[in-house]
Amino acid sequence: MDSSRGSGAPKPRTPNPAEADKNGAVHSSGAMADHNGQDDRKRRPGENDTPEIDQQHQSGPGNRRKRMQERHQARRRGRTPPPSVFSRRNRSRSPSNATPRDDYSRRSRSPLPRRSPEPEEQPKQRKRPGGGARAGLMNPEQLRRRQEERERAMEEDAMRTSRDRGVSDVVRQHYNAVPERGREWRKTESKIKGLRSFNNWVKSTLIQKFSPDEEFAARFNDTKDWADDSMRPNQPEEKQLLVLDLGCGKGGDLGKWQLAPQKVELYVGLDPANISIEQARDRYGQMRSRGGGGGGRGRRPPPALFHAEFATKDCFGESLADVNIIQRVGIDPNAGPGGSLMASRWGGGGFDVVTSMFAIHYAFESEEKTRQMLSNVAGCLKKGGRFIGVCPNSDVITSKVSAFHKNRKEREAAKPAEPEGPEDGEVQEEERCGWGNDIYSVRFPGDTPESGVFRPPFGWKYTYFMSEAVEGVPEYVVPWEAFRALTEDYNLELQYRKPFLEIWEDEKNDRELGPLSERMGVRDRNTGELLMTEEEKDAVSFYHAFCFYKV
Ligand SMILES: C[S@@+](CC[C@H](N)C(=O)[O-])C[C@H]1O[C@@H](n2cnc3c(N)ncnc32)[C@H](O)[C@@H]1O
Repeated sequence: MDSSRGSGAPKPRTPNPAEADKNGAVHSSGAMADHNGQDDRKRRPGENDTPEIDQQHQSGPGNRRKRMQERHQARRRGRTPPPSVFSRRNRSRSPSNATPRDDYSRRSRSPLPRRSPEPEEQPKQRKRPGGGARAGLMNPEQLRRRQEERERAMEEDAMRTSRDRGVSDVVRQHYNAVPERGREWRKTESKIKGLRSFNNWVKSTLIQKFSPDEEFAARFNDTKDWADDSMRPNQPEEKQLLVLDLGCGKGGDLGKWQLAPQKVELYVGLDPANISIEQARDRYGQMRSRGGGGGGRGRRPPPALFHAEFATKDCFGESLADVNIIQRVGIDPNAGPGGSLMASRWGGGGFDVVTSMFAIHYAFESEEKTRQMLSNVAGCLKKGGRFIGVCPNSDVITSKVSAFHKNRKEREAAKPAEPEGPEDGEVQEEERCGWGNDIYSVRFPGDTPESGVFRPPFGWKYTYFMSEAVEGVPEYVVPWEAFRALTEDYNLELQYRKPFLEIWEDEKNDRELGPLSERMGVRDRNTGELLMTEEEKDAVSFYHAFCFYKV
């Protein structure tokens, strides 16, 4: 785990008091219960912006080296797993004439879920031997009760399914409806262009810092000029990354992945919003037709474009084991508690990186969804693989909620006592917690805990509004420490966690990320100041970034 301040090497599993979650809610899984609500809306700005990062590989290698050394040294000090069988097998690239399908299948040694045979191949169902005889032993009262129990269970099941589907549909419809306005508009017309650019820079920073694997970093330690493509040794042999993006939206991060330090071989983008997936596919198609270019504009051409596949998929409510490309790369469909020991020993999945940007808070509607999300992440990652992402920071929410209750109580205490209670029929409106500014707001439609500690840690719904982002999508608090505790059940070890504005402070003078911020319009080239209004800074401070390793 990384300190949220300074550059000290992160130590796994030891929370830094400075960034430890004020929620402190570490729950045993059995105690976690749901706490659901309905309705609302939102979208994150900047999620679909193409970064202007076409020249970053021109800057000196020094800082890239520093970043990766920092990361991997830190890991070695922690519980670094031995290189997995997968990584050893995967060292050399497959022959260039192999189709992508052959390639991924060979790379992955993950167990595939057993397919059920076609209906006509299935053996005819036989009646349970003795079933009739056992029924015969029950008295009619017992039989009736049993039947009632079964019916009640089915009813509850149907209600849960329809409620979950209701929420997912709202989210899907909202994102499907968000217009794709084009890069030029986002860069010039948007009222929140500073915030959009900043969010994109943070995502690029995470990709730059945490996507390369240990082997790549180790090799690069001995190779001074690796950042310069022409100087890279053994390029054709270089192992390339397999990347899975959960909640990829309209494909706004494709350009960032194209510029990852270790090249990407395959990018898989999944999202339940079918129209967003079509837009992501189109975007990729346009990049391909430009010859892989993400916007060279007279500068050095960007690196060759990876192969990409997209599919419409709910990544938190369902297993990913039925997605064709996921099967081909490799997935352990039972990752997590009670999963197969063999599968987890061999690493399970075939992906090097799973990423989820501005999306995992949708999983926190329930424990079931959160666990499904983690099972999908862990099941798709090989040992040593990285899970990187950004989401709302529960520390911010906790401090706002507890401040709200403190103020409310102070106000109530200062009020003169009313001689009589409310008159008949008079309804006293409950004050609800919320905050924000001209461009964004957060509102809790229901009660919030006075302490700001979200227990149980699921289902704490709020409405997020963002100028130019609109509509009502339910979003849920991700109580950080409870989440981190849960990740351990899935062999995911926290390596890094940092609030957005601290990332800026840490990385703004980096030899590559600094100039990148200027090219992306995050910082003024002359003054060096962040090109965000105070409102925008306030809005981005709602988020933090993370990286976990699969151990
Ligand atoms: C704010 S957007 C972020 C898109 C993209 N990751 C980015 O950073 O530009 C949130 C995305 O999460 C997706 N999402 C919501 N529920 C999801 C689920 N159950 N599984 C996967 N993605 C989901 C939405 O459809 C939407 O595309």
